[in-house]
Amino acid sequence: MEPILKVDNVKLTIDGKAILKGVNLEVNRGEIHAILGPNGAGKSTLAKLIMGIDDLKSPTEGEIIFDGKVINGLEVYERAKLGITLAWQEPARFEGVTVEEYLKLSARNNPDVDIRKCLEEVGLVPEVYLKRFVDDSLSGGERKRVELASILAFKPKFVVLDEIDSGIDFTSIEDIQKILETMKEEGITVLMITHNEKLLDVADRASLLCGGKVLETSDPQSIKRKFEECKVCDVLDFEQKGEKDGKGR
Ligand SMILES: Nc1ncnc2c1ncn2[C@@H]1O[C@H](COP(=O)(O)OP(=O)(O)OP(=O)(O)O)[C@@H](O)[C@H]1O
Repeated sequence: MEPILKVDNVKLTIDGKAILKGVNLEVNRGEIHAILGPNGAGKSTLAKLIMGIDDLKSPTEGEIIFDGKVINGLEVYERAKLGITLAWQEPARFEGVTVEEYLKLSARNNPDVDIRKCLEEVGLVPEVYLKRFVDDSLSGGERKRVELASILAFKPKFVVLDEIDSGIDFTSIEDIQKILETMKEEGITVLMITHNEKLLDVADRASLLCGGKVLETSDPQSIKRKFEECKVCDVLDFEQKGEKDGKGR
């Protein structure tokens, strides 16, 4: 099956510093794919390049192919039209916009979507939250849930979740697991950056990004073990070892 996202030998250099050094990654249609890697490995930079945000629209070299189309150089809204969306560690605030308005806007192309159900899916009681504003009056965790509800309402083909579990308390991780499973059932392909073990449990596959390269893609538990090795050894040693094994290219 053709992957929905293909990152083909992507290199990115900023101010003379090589941040991504030839990333190869394939995300299959309909899967939950986790990205693990140490701090500074390039995970968020890769997520930004896929989204085209923060002036990162094109890699220095290589191609990002979404649904068979090269998306290098495309604006964020053009990518959104193709069905790519994202949620960040720090969710958005929209002053003066109610949760109801925000979700209706997200669901504008999906008349069959019930926004109350989307809120329930993320563990928020519609009667309590629909008239609230999407601003600082909501807690960080509540805004994160509203953002996840907006993804369920928008139903993109593909979503990038960058450390969606940050700021979510331990007891709520199971809710996030369920939300991820709901996204999968809705046919949304998920690429998530996370180190959370419980979220890895719901991933179909995972990739280890280390030193600006994907060293390996495999089942989440083996990638987690590799990541533990990566954390304790020198990144360069690990990179060379990966190359010697014929991986990570
Ligand atoms: N605009 C930029 N200019 C210079 N260096 C940058 C820029 N953006 C990112 N970097 C550097 O690139 C490297 C990768 O950063 P990135 O945020 O992608 O890592 P990460 O894997 O997401 O890390 P973390 O787990 O800490 O969030 C870091 O060394 C960072 O300082």
